[in-house]
Amino acid sequence: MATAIPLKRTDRRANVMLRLEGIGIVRRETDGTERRILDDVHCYAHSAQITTIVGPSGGGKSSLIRLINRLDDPTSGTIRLNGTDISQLDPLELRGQVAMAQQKPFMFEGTVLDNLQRPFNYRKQTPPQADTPDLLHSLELARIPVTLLKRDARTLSLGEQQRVALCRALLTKPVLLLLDEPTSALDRPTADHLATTFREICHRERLAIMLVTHDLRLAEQVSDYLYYLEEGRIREEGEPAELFSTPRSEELRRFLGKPEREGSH
Ligand SMILES: Nc1ncnc2c1ncn2[C@@H]1O[C@H](COP(=O)(O)OP(=O)(O)OP(=O)(O)O)[C@@H](O)[C@H]1O
Repeated sequence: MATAIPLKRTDRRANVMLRLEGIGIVRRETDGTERRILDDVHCYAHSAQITTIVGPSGGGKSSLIRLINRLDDPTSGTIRLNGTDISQLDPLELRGQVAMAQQKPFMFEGTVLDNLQRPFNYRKQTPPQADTPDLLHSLELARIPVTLLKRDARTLSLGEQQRVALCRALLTKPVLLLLDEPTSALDRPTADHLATTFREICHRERLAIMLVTHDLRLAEQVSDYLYYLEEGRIREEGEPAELFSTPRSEELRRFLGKPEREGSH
């Protein structure tokens, strides 16, 4: 499948930006019973790589990614960003380093420029202007034409809004970018175009990107390394070519629609 930047072989020891070790989430149901949403999850994300958590709906992907910018905290396990245990960090400080773009980008009322300035106003920092080099650089990375800055953000197409959300995330100069199903509301050509942008950004900025998706095509297109998550557990991990061509677990074989091995029942 064509991507602008060739995928490279992964060295899992170098440039570790994010470590999730022994992560569990247990939720108490209304009847008092406990439900395990994530169970002993270990995964790692690296600078200049896209690490993807792929798996079926309800498997725990969103629950996992929400832990990384502390929208939730795990019941067990530790998460380290650049060596620091994130439970020791102020969530707002953490979110300055970890940006997130979601399936349905949120656009504030106002122009695209207003939307890009919003995080700075919120943090009482000087917002970039239309001709600020950082802003121009982020626009270029997200492939947004400068002419879009004056448009009413809420009138943009979903694909354009996703790029504005991406640009807004990049402007805060994160070390880690989290992408939660970023293309699932887009048509295929728009999704493919955005996928190419993710790879370019990752490569040019040497940014660590963690993507969660159930979209196999996106996962195969962009990922340097993949974890397959089903029913709260990592069932298999590896580089995309290897994982997709020769899945070892029955869970992944089923997800990929490959025939189960004989004697697996
Ligand atoms: N706040 C919550 N309280 C209780 N259960 C929850 C909560 N959030 C998620 N769950 C449950 O945890 C499980 C995993 O959900 P999660 O949204 O993380 O999966 P997912 O893989 O992201 O699925 P999808 O792709 O459909 O979004 C689901 O069974 C869900 O119902």
